[in-house]
Amino acid sequence: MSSPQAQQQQAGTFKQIDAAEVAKHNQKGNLWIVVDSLIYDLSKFAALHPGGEAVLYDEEIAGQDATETFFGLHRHEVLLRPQYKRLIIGQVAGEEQQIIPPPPGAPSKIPYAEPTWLQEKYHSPYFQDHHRHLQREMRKYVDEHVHEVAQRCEANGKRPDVELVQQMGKNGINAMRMGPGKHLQGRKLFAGIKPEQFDYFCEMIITQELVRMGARGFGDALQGGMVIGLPPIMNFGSDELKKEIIEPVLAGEKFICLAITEAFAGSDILGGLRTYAKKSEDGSHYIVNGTKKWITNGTFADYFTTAVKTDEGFAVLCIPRSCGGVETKQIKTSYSTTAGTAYVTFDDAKVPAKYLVGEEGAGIPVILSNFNHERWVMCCSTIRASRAICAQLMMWTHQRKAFGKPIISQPVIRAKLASLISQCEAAQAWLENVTYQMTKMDYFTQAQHLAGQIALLKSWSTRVSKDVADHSVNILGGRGLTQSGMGSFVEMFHRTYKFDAVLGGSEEILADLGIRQALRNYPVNEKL
Ligand code: HEM
Repeated sequence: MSSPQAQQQQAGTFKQIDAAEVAKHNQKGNLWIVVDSLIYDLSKFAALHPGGEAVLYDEEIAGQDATETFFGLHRHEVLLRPQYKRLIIGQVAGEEQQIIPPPPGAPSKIPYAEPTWLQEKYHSPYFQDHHRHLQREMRKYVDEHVHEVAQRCEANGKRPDVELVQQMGKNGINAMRMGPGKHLQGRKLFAGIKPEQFDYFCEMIITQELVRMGARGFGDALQGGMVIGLPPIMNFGSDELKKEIIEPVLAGEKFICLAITEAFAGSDILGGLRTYAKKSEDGSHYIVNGTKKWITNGTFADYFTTAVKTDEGFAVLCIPRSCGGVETKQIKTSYSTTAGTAYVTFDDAKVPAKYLVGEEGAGIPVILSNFNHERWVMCCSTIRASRAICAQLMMWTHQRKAFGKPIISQPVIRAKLASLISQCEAAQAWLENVTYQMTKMDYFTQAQHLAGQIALLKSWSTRVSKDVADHSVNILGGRGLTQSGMGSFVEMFHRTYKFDAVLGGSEEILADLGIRQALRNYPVNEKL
């Protein structure tokens, strides 16, 4: 069956013009060029062309077919922008468009762009029909509803459109991002997935499909705070607290964030934490003083799931902004301000005692309980993002020519791709194995047996991203350092891959945790 574009063409949507006629329009004020059979009238646009006017009057470009040159210099999406589509005046008679973007939701045909379970002819023991259905629907949803908002917010730094978050609440995606559990019971889920079908592979699919939008700051902006800030309430909150907070947050009516790190305490939360909550004599409230730093979604959060010290020891308070004494200031980081990364100050914030999450003095398990899940989510994202960059490299090296040949014809480029792709394949395979173990272990067993594995996987995955980021910039050259144009995705990845290496526990701390966990089970009587 022919594509919609080909059908339009057959229906005569584009005026058919002979190549000889096109060739006559080859000068200033009267300039046509051909890209992929379509004729663009650049007579007026030439003066506005971001790549300059002069390049367009070259004798091999003006009035000629410039397809190959065009794709060596521009992303395909340039041609899909409405302002440039309007420049099309016809089609070269007898020619057909060849370069048709895949329809929304379609799998990529670029080698290694998809994990093996999504590649034709490959099999997987882990993924069933409902996983495949969810993946297709989620990709379509992201392409059609999220991609445009993501690119816009990443660029303008504004918080995500509340309408999008609420739509994701209505269709069940927000609840699904919280993983399998009781909160899904009786809920209508996205793509018709039944609550009892929903497992960690489903959650992995949702996370990995969202990552493909290639907007790192927006990735965290879009309910990153909920993914890490809501679990303590779900797992340890009183019924009253759950009732007040969970549904409004899942519906996108209220926003929440996790406020643990401070300028005084990063990975050493227990040793360095200074935010202090003093209980009132009558026990009715706490007075909280202190600061929190690098708090994702903090600038627009309504609730702050906050680690504090009390006279009884550590505790977690879910502090509503509305209680007063809470100020947030935007921190500018290497990714977009859309993520709402905040410096938070609590200045005599009067927090009713009902906002205590769990027991006073027993805050440590509340804080630690979600770390494995949070780190696993980060593995899902960072591994998928690295693969997406490999796909960009495949395309770039295939269409970019140097010394008269595509650069993929050079062995050194193929060797780099081989190394990066192998690392991505290995990381995804390890991730799928860990995910499978998670589907078989309850939360407590996971904490006992998977914390080390997940820590090592995260630590190693971000080492993989480092290699991907480093080599991809070398391969794209200056474009890998430029925020617009062909290397824009690579530039963003290189600028932001470190977030996953630092957030949720830094690489070195996690690598160490992986080994320390293993040593706990060391068989004392085994000798070399
Ligand atoms: C339909 C026709 C064209 C349109 C709409 C167009 C549009 C653009 C746009 C939007 C950019 C900014 C960078 C980007 O977003 O990728 C750009 C850059 C550029 N364009 Fe074009 N262009 C067209 C044709 C051409 C042709 C035929 C040439 C051939 C010489 C050319 C040469 C360049 C160059 C050299 C740059 C700078 C690339 C860079 O800095 O990496 N353009 N063009």
